[in-house]
Formats: sequence, structure tokens, C-alpha cells
Amino acid sequence: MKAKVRILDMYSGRYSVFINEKEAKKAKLHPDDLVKIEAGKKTVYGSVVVSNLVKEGEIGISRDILQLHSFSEGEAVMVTPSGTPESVRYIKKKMHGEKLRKVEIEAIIKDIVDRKLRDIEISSFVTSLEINGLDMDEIAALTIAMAETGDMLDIDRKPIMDVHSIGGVPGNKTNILVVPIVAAAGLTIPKTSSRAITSAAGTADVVEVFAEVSFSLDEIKRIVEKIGACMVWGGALNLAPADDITIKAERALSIDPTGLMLASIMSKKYAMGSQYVLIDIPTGKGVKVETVDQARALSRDFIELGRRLGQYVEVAITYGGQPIGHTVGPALEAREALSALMTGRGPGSLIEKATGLAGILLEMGGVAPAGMGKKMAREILESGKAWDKMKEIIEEQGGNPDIKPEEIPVGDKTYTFTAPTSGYITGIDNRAITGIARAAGAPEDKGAGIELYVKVGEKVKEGDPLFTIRAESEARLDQAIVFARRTEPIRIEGMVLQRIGNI
Ligand SMILES: O=P(O)(O)OC[C@H]1O[C@H](OP(=O)(O)O)[C@H](O)[C@@H]1O
Ligand SMILES: Nc1ccnc(=O)[nH]1
Repeated sequence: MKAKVRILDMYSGRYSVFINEKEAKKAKLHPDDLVKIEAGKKTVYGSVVVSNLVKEGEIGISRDILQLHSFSEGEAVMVTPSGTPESVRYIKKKMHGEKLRKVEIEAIIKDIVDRKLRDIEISSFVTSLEINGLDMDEIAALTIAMAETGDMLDIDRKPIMDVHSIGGVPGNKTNILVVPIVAAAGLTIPKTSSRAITSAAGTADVVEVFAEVSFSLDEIKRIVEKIGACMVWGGALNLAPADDITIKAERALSIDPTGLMLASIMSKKYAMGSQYVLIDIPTGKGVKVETVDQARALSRDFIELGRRLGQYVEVAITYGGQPIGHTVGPALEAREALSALMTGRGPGSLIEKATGLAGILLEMGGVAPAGMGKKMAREILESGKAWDKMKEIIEEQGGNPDIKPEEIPVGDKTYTFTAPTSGYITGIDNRAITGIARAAGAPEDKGAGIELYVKVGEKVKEGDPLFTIRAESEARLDQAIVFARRTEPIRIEGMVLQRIGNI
């Protein structure tokens, strides 16, 4: 059918195409059917919404479509039903545990990016990867397909460094310190991050508290060529565009299938032209990788994938057995990261991890002699040079470089849990901490999260505060309190853990 475009002032989180009820009946179109919209050389796919918000002879399109495609009000288009894409068959193949060929993986990714596959099929793909996995040939094909369906950045500076965590550990604001330390040493580091996947705050969610994170590739090129660094959200760019779409399905299920995680991270690094990449694998109970053996196996996969992409990759296996630092949630983490950069001091876990990772990058980039990177990273942090660089990043990304960390607004609805007995902290449950912070509204409510007053090994007295939940609404606070009561986020025991009798 022929129709005129009406732009509807709404975002639906998908490509929605509104069709008048009578017209839908005539054309035999039903809600959620896939349709093709064509205008000259332009072709876009979307899902039908039957609605009398639009008149006969019109199709309404949501603003989501306009982010990547240009349509104008009143533009004449042709709308036709579109059948099930061939790639659905390949998704089923993976469901049955078969290996996918390169062309099949390319077809799936192209259809994800072209919106021919809808949320329902994409979540089946993600689930099939969680269950049946991918081998290295499939991962390499997936990575390249994800990168090549988007734009590539070409920065006129060498060498290009990068750092990326596989995530999973609560409170991981580490890379917000690592990037300015490395850039302050004169290296180039165009850092892209995703939003939260399984955690309560991804690095992009945290940086967004004090600076913009959505930029075009041209803007990023300008920023990085000027100051040597950026900290932006990968999903805002047309950079590995399938990544942000699959992440949506992962986030809903709180899963991050290993093969897809490798491709998600490395496709962004490949598209940014990174040559020296450091991957952080937090390892411990309740995170994505629980044992050092598993972390070693995953490290080999990252290094091999990097080799196939022409990148030099090193991996740091880091301690992920409890949260990093004392805060979880976007605004609280922003405060902690900025204050550590500003003063050169902060929680031991955060400073230790950040200077350790930055030190490896300084050595990889050839600006620190072998074995001296961490010391140099610490000096850069303590001398205030990292903070100066951070201020440049904030300024270039449209934030206020004179920001005072303690003035960043945080949720004012609070509840503090106290120690029910005296003893030692023998465990902090990562999953419970993330669950509480998410129940409190993180990452969407920036001020929601947790302030932790204790870490594993510390001694507490009955009645000492253990952690405070912060939320932006009473309803969310109540949900978080209920969640916290159902779990055991912090375990306290005496020094004798168990007595085994001799019987
Ligand atoms: O912890 P979850 O939410 O699973 O993983 C997502 C986080 O991990 C990565 O961290 P970074 O950007 O290297 O700091 C991503 O970019 C994102 O911030
Ligand atoms: N799956 C992912 C994990 C961490 N970071 C990413 O960008 N992607």
C-alpha cells in the first residue's frame, strides 16, 4: 500500500509502524507483523502497531526510526508485508546446537541491524548462545559482522590503546580512573562502554552523570585527536550497532553469553581502531567468571580473537569476589570515581585495581619500562595529572569540569542496615548487592544504589552500619529493602566458622 509518513512524537524502544485500523484490515496486517517501508533507495523494516492515531492513507513512524534514517513529514512511501527472514532458520540451527557458518552469522547480524528480526527472535538468539555457545570461528565471524555492519573510526594518532572490563562485579567504576591516567601519560585511548548489562551501573551510565556520552563518530574523532581520550557510550554511535540491540535482550534476562560477550567487546574495539587492548576479567563468586581456571581459558579466547583481528590483547585477571570500592549505582559511583581522581586517594580496591590496569597499559604502550607501569600510574594519579586530564574529558563531553563530587545529587530516600551481631565480615554477595541496587532503581534512576561501609575481613560490632540503600522514590526503596531482607548480602561470622564433632 501507498502512504504518507507521519512522524509520531514518541520512542517505543523499537521500530514501530502505526497503521490505521481499517487499512490494516484491508491489507491483512496484524499487530507486530513485520513490514517493509520503501521510499526511493531507502528501505526500513518495522513492526506494525494498529492504531487510529493515524488516518487512512498515513503511516505513523516512531522517532526511534529517525535516529538512523531520514524520513520527513508527508513523505510518500510504499508499505508491504515482509515474510519471516531466512536468518530465523539459522537461529533455530543454533538452538539445536549446530555450528553456524560465516554467511549464516552475517545474515543474522545484518537482519538484527536492519530490524528484520524483532525482540522476540533476538532474545531467542541470545538464549541459544547462552545454552549452546560458539566456537572461535563463529566468534570471529560474529565480531567482524558486528563491526562491519556499522561505522569504523579512523583516528589520526598512534598507538591506539583501549581497556575493557567484561563487567559483572558491582561498583566497577575502575576504568573511569584508568582512561585519564593513561591519557595523561600521552597515550591515546578512545574508550567506548556499554550501559549496564548484568550490573546496576555500566561505565556509560556512570559517566553520563557528569558528562554527555552520546556523540557522532566525527565528534569523537575531533575530541580524541584533540585530547587523546574520550569516555562514550558505544550504543549512541553507529558503531557495532547490533551490540546495543542484543544487550537489550541480555539485560532483560541478566545474562551475558560468553561468545556474544567476546564479540560485543571486541567488535567495538575493532571498530574504534584500537591496536593494544587490555581486557579485565573480574573473577570470584557471584560474577561472570567464578574461577581462575575459567578466567585463564577466557583470556586465551580474547587473545586469540585479538590475533585474528590484528590486535594485540593482554588480559588482567582481577579480584571480583566482592564489590569494588564502597559505592554501587550511577551517581554514587560517579562521586567515588571523581573524588578518587581529584584527591588521588580512595578505597584500596579501587586505587589498587585502577593503577594496576593503567600500569599494564602504560607498559603496553611503551611509555613505562617493564615492571614500572603501576608506580608511574600511581604518580600520575597522585600528582593530579589524571584529574587534569579528566577535566579536559568532561569539558569536551559537555560536562562541568569544576564539578564537586559531593554535590552530585543522590537518592534522598534511604535505609541503613546494621550488623545483627558482632563478628567478622566473611562474605559480601555480589549478586545480592546488584539485586538490591537494581530494585532501588539503578541504573535508570541515577541516584539509586548502595553505600557500603564494610568489606570482607573487617571486624564489626553489633549495631554498626553495614550499608545504606539510596533510592529516588519510597516505592523503590521499599522494594529494595524487601529484596535485601530476602537475601544475605553481608555475612558476619565469628572466627570459628564451624565445629566438626568427632563421632
Ligand atoms: O557489569 P555488567 O553490567 O554486566 O557489564 C557491563 C559493563 O562492563 C564494561 O565495562 P567497562 O566499560 O570496560 O568499564 C561495559 O562497558 C559496561 O560498563
Ligand atoms: N557483553 C559485554 C560485556 C561487557 N562490556 C561490553 O561491552 N559487552
